Amino acid sequence: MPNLIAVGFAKCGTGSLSFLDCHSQIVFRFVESYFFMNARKLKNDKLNVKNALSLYNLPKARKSEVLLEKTPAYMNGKATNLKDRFQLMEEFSPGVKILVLLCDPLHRLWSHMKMNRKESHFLEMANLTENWLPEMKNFNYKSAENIIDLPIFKNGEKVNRFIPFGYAKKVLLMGFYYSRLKILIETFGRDRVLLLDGDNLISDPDTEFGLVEEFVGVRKELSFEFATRYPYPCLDEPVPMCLPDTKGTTHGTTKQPNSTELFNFYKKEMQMLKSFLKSFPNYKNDLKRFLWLDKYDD
Ligand SMILES: Nc1ncnc2c1ncn2[C@@H]1O[C@H](COP(=O)(O)OS(=O)(=O)O)[C@@H](OP(=O)(O)O)[C@H]1O
Repeated sequence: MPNLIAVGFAKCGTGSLSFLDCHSQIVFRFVESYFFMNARKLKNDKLNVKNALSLYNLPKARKSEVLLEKTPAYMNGKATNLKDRFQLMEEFSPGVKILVLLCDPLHRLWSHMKMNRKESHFLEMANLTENWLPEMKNFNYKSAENIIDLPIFKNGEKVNRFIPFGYAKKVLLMGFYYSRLKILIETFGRDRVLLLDGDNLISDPDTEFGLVEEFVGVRKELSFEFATRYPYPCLDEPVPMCLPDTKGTTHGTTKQPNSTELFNFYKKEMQMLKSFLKSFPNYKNDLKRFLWLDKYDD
């Protein structure tokens, strides 16, 4: 069973965890397993660790190695599903450590929209801001126990050829990091969760990956360089490696979501996230981490 699971958030740089596979003490397979997605079914099927392993497409690792699995979708879903899923992780892999990547929710959203376009889905800014955000006006953060469970959209209604309301809701709410993180911490505690800054992963990968090495107790081996042929950092040591071209698609673009409605939609959530993060040991190793959160201050 994995002793390290990266649970999200999608589009915040989870793919760059592939660099960890180049570490001599870490084993990782790029393919996402989705193993814990249907926690209830796994429970009902009364799977034990031995027969679960035959369904879990994990690579083999020695006891002395760190076995990492990443599935960003683990952070998606209703609060009750998240609770079940995290509890099951703990049951199957007691003491498991968790990695969470956070990034500016507007950048996350833009990256997601670009990905959907490539897959010929149709999720347009105009739809988000003009049609869907007004539906969220009645948000009352103070009264909402679990914001991610609120029925914000009318379920199932087709807005255009490809994207139903439910999907747009899902993509928008993926940026509600605080509500989801809170549930995660309730299961694993602060000390077993490492928060990585998806933006800093690009500007200062040595710091972010250094934190991972420290967190899982392996040697400091990884170091990065900015190659001229590629706009993102590439691994330099112990072996040279860049991510494939499918990553880094929003680099240099000016067309990011720049709407006041969207900004306001995420503002309160980001403020709550910021106060929450202050209680994490590695929140700010230096002042350069999580800088994107500052723009949501009052
Ligand atoms: N080293 C390096 N190389 C390339 N890209 C990098 C790197 N580090 C972080 N990123 C950022 O990762 C973004 C993609 O996020 P994910 O890998 O989490 O996407 S996914 O959820 O797995 O689809 C990707 O977003 P896009 O630019 O929208 O593709 C990048 O901003």
